[in-house]
Formats: sequence, C-alpha cells, structure tokens
Amino acid sequence: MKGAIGIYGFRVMGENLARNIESKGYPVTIGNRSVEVIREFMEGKGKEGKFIPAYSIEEFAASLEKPRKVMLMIKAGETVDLTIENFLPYLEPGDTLIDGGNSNYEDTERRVQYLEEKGIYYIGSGVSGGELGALYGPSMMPGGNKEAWAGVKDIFMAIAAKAGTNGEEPCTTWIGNGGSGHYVKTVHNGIEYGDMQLISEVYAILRDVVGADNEEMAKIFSTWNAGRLESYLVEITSEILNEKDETGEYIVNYILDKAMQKGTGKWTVISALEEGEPVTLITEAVYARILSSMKSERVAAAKGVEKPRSLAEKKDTVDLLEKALYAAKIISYAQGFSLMKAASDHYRWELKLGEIASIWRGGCIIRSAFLNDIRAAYEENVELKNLMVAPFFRTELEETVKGLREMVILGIRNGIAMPAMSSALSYYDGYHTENLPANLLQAQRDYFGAHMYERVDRPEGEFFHHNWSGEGGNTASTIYKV
Ligand SMILES: NC(=O)C1=CN([C@@H]2O[C@H](COP(=O)(O)OP(=O)(O)OC[C@H]3O[C@@H](n4cnc5c(N)ncnc54)[C@H](OP(=O)(O)O)[C@@H]3O)[C@@H](O)[C@H]2O)C=CC1
Ligand SMILES: O=C(CO)[C@H](O)[C@H](O)COP(=O)(O)O
Repeated sequence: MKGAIGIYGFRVMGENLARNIESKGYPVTIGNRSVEVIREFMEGKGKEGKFIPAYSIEEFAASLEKPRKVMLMIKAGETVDLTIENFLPYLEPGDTLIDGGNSNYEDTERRVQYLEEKGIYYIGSGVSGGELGALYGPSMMPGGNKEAWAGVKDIFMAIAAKAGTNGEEPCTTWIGNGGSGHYVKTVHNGIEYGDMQLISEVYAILRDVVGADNEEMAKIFSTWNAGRLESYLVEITSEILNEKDETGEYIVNYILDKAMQKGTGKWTVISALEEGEPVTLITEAVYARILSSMKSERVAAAKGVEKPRSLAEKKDTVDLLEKALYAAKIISYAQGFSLMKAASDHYRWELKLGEIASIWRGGCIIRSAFLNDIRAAYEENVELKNLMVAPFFRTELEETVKGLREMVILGIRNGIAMPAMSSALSYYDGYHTENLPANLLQAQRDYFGAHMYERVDRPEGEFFHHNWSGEGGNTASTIYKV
C-alpha cells in the first residue's frame, strides 16, 4: 500500500488531519521529526486504519504514490525552510509540497518561486478549525502553484467541512497564486482576534457592570447563539463560562488574564499598515492582548485607583450588548474584507471575496451564520468598496449602531477598557463623516514643512502651499509616501 498523501508533523493538527483523510478512504503516510509520536499512534489509534508510518524522510518519500503529495503540519517559520531542505533530496519534479501551517504569506510567496525553479509544486494552505476541525472538517485556503491544485483538489474537497443549506458545499476553494492562501488565513486569524476581543469586552460589561454570574452569562451567549450572532466563538463562550472543575469551581474564573499570541494577528496589522487600510479593530485586539500580558505592571498601577461606577439595568444592557456585538462584528469584517481587497489589488491575486466568505461558513474558528450575508453582499456587487455600505449591512448597522454607542459609553462611564468596540465605533463614525478635521491637519503639515494641501474649491490632485508665518519661502516639499 502506498500513501495517496503524506502528513509530516504529527501533533494537534497533523494527527487529526491524517485521521480525517484516512476516514475518507485515502491511505496516508504519516511522519514527524520526533518519531516516538508515530510509534505511539501506530500502537493505538492508528492500528486499524490505512496509515503508513514512516520513521525517516527517506522512508516517508518512498512510501508515497507518484507524483508525491506531502503536507507539512509543523511549526511556522524557519522550521518550514529547514524541513523543505530535508525533503528536497527525496522529491522529484512534478511532486507537490503543501504547507498547511500558519506560515507568513511572504515566506510562502518566496517558497513558491524557489520550488518552482526545482520543478516542485508548492501550495501554502491556511487550515482552520483547530483540533476538532482538522478531524471532522476544517476550512482550507490553498494558494500557490495552481498546477498542483488538480492533484490535491479531491482530497481537499473530501476532508473539508461542508456548509450551505444542504450541507454539501465544501469549505475550500482555490484562493489564488503565490502567498494568497496564507494571506487569507492570516486575515481570518486577525478577524478571529477581533471576534474574541469583542466577546471578551461583552463579558467584562456583563461581569463587572451588570454583575451577572457565570450561569447567567452562559445563558445569554447561548440565547444569542440562536439568533443573528450564531457562531462557533459565541457557542464555545457559553460552554466555557459554564464549565466547572472537579471541585465545582468555574475554570474560567481561575485562568490568569494574560493573553498570548502566535503572530498571525500582528501580521494582519502590519499588512494593513502597508496597504494603507484602517483595520483598527484587529489592531486594537492585538494591542489588548499585549496590554493584558503586562499583568504585574497592571496590578501595581491599579492599586489605589478607584473605578468610576455607573450601574445599568440588566435587561436593557443585555439587549444593547447584543446589538453592540453584532454592529462591531459587521464593522470588523468590513475592515478585514476591505484589507483583503487592497492586498488582492496590490499582489494581483484576484481574490474572490464572496467565495472566501463562503468557505469560512463551516469548519473554521470564525464560522458564523452572518458569513452567508457577507457572501450575498459580494455576490450582489463584486466591486463592493466596503461591507458597511452594502444595502443589507447598511440597514443592519442603522438598527444596531445605537447599541454600540450606548455600550461604549457604559464602558467609559465604568472605567472598562473597550478598545475593540470603541475603535469600531470611531471607524464607523469616521467612515460616515463627510467633513473630517483633516483640513486642519493638512494646514499644520503645510505650516511646518511646506507639505502642501488640496483645496475644496479646486480639483483633487492640484496642490497648494501657503506661506503661513510670512517668514517661510514659497518652495514646497514634494508629495510622496515612503
Ligand atoms: N493548533 C491549532 O489550533 C492550529 C494550528 N495551526 C498551524 O498548524 C501547524 C501545526 O500546529 P500544531 O499541530 O498545533 O503544532 P505546533 O504548532 O505545536 O508544531 C509542532 C510540530 O512542529 C514540528 N516541528 C517543530 N520544530 C521542527 C523542526 N525544526 N523540524 C521539523 N519539525 C518541527 C514538531 O515536531 P516534534 O514533534 O518533533 O517537536 C511538531 O510536529 C502550525 O503551523 C500551526 O500554527 C493551524 C490552525 C490551527
Ligand atoms: O490558526 C488558528 C485557528 O484558525 C490557531 O488556533 C491560531 O494559531 C491561534 O492563534 P493565536 O495563538 O495567535 O491566538
């Protein structure tokens, strides 16, 4: 028996993905740098299935059907470069290497080109869904060398989560060339950071202002999960809040409030700055994790600082929080999708935003009911500039932004940090403002540095300089961006 595909890297994601593939009838070669993991698996869960254990890279490559398909599920970074080098002596032109980890899209872009020169097809594929997603159906975002897609498409389609009314639409599609698959996964994770921060801010208001207990909060999230906020993250939040340990204590109450991160949120923000896209909510979500990690500084600073108290009526607040969460979520996705559009234009990836919304409906961490509405918005208008101005979302926001405004005010009145919600509101307000105060800012730039400005009574693109102090000359600085 030869492996139809090989999974190299056999921890949380690799093992579960391999079991998923095998359950669909494909024999799978399995390997890992530390081979004990493979031995243990073959003595346990792997005994019965069509798994082909490989205890060296040479054995791994030899056990695969040709042309070979090797999927790496390993730690991102230079580990991937090292592993590619280790595999190269055993691969032949026409073979395909897939990186299913959370790699940086720029690395993937480089690796696609590097391997193309050697005749090896390279796919950088985002895989989302965590442990259970990998096992029962993840969302997968493959991009890279298109010629390789035909060879792996059937396996990807078979193992991906299924969405849609009939549950028959696979949550995977070819994303585009170069590093586009990993780029889309990076933005997915950025949006994931945003969703998690928003939910955490709701939790802070419920816990610290409303005074709701874990059981009540779990019920609130569970009720929301039956409505327009239906999503995996809202669902698991309800379960997390209810979970007790063996002593009967709520586990979440004992978890240290220091958030960690592996880097994909940061990459989203770096890309947003490079593309000139105001992805403020995800940026704040990344900073919120960083601030949370400064636990000892926070503890010291908090001593003796009294929080303002402004109580709120429970029923009204819960209703307003639902609106706030929904509005902020729309705004966050508007930013994320706008970023993907900008990157797509920049890198000429031709990303199909409706399809991306579609494959995020199942399997992945940000799966939610409202991705159906996002898909519909892009189906209606592929050139949509911003989700907030799509007719459906415009109406939804008109109804819910009031809740967001009220909850940000409530947070401010109670000294609760609401970075994601307040940045969402500022973005919404800024985007819907005809006259921003940037005229004054432009005047300041021109005053101190002769950087020039455009005028409201002249066509855009025509630049002016004024000698504000009377002492400067008429020479203006040139217009450019570094
Ligand atoms: N966990 C999750 O929920 C998700 C993870 N991902 C991504 O999938 C990939 C795998 O994730 P996960 O299963 O959590 O595992 P980890 O991210 O913890 O990575 C561990 C794997 O990387 C291998 N590895 C580390 N260093 C090297 C090296 N120098 N050479 C060869 N192999 C090495 C390990 O081998 P060894 O056992 O020998 O140490 C092990 O197989 C990562 O890129 C991750 O970001 C994607 C979606 C969800
Ligand atoms: O890719 C994922 C889900 O889609 C991972 O779970 C992700 O790595 C989590 O990121 P972080 O550790 O930065 O919170």
